[in-house]
Amino acid sequence: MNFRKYHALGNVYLVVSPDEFLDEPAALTIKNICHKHYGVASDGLLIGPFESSVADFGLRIFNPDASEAEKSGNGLRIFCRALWDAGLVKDKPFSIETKGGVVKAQVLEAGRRVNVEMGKVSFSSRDIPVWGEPREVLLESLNVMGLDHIYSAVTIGNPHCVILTDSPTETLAKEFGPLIETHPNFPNRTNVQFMQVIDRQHICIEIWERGAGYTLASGSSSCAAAAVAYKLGLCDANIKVIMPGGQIDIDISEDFRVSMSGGVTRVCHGEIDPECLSQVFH
Ligand SMILES: N[C@H](CCC[C@H](N)C(=O)O)C(=O)O
Repeated sequence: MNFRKYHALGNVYLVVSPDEFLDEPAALTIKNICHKHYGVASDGLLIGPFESSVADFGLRIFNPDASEAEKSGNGLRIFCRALWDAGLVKDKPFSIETKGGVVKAQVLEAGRRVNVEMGKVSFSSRDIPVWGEPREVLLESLNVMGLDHIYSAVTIGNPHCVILTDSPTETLAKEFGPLIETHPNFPNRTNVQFMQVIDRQHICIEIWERGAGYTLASGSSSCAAAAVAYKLGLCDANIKVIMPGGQIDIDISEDFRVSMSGGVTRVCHGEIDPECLSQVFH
């Protein structure tokens, strides 16, 4: 099974053609491919390009736990770069169909940078989803391990829980992230961000991803956290999101359409031996 490995600010994805799968990819196959010890080590798997009736290309996005994500900002930027490397796109904008909707993208700087119009965010409890009465989920309290976390929830196709803090740390993300990810409040689970607002143009986040765990950067998390900061009046519409892996630039329109711009790095390409795909996980 041929693959190409890229990272976007340290958020790693493998890109594999649909032709490499006889039918629906098995969960065990995905878990093995992404596994950091038994496989190629990745924060997710991108399968594409597929034919699409509504966009130039189709893309499926899988987390290392084999759950399928509606959207991935870093995954989309990496997929755009892979299309560019394959000569399937040039410098003009093009569209990609994901489970969470159609996005518009453009490759810049000879593939080193990609812009993606990620779509419109929603703070509606029904869209995200979040349990309880239909409402915008802003500055609510969530009790985890006896601590009340003030959070706002938002979807950009995939769900996000954004918690304001004065000092986001890796420890905070790893301690509370998994508990919030699987909290009954979020029927589809959720990605989690601990966000510090530095000034009106800068935020800093630490990330725990649904189905992937702690990551150094996340594009959809950057969009989500920036949208919350803008919605709460804490930031302007152009926000630089600072993460351990690097920075993503976010622009938010008045109707909350979010655009993201960030780097992509090609790592390697290779062939996965079927022998490693049968490891069983307990
Ligand atoms: N784990 C996420 C998908 C990947 C998000 C992240 N890698 C990004 O760049 O947006 C989810 O299940 O919604």
